[in-house]
Amino acid sequence: MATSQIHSVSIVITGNPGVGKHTIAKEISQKMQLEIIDINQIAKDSGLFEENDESNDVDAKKLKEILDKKNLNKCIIVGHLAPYVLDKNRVSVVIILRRSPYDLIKVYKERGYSNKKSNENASSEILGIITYDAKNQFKDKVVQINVSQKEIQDVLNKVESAVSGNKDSEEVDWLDLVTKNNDLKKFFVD
Ligand SMILES: Nc1ncnc2c1ncn2[C@@H]1O[C@H](COP(=O)(O)OP(=O)(O)O)[C@@H](O)[C@H]1O
Repeated sequence: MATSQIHSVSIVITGNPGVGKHTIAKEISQKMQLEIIDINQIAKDSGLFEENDESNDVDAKKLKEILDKKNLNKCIIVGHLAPYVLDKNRVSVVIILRRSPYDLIKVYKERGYSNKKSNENASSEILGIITYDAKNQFKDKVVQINVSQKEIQDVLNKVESAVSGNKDSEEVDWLDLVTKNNDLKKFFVD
C-alpha cells in the first residue's frame, strides 16, 4: 500500500459478536500503527445502550452523530453496528468477519450469554444480516472473510490483502449448512 494511502486509511471491522473483530483489530492496529475506535465502547460511554435488557438495542441516530464528529483517518473502526452508524465516503474498506454459528454458540457459552441472546446472535449470523446491511451501506468497499477453520494469521493476511485493494470476498452460506444438518430448530426456536 502506498504511504499516502496509509495516512488516510480507515478500516472497518464488523460482524456479529464473537466472530473475532477485536482479536483481529488489535493485531492490525499494532502492525499498521492505527488507532482502534470501538463503536460499542463509544455507545456505552455515551449511555446509548438501552438498559435493563440484554439486547443490543442502541440509539443508532445519536451514535452516528457522535461518530460523525470523530476523525476516522488512520483508524480501525470496530463494531457490529458499523453499517448503521458510518457513511460509505468516510471509510476505505469494510471487512466483515463471518464465523460458523456452531463456533459462535461456543463463544457465547463462554461469555455466559442466555439462550435467547445466544440464539439471536447466532441466527443473525446464519441469515447474514450484517453482511446484507453492510453491502447496502458500503457497496464495493465490502470484503467478507470466513474465519472458521482459519488460523488468526490467515485471517490477518486476508485483511491486509483487502486493505491493499484486493476485493475478493469469500462466500458464506450458514443457512444451507444448518438446514442440511437439520439444525434450524436449534437456532430459531426458543
Ligand atoms: N480466527 C480465530 N480463530 C479461532 N478463535 C478466534 C479467532 N479470532 C478470535 N478468536 C477467539 O474468539 C473469541 C471471540 O473473539 P473476539 O475478538 O472477542 O470477537 P468479537 O470482537 O467479534 O466479539 C475469543 O475467544 C478469541 O480468542
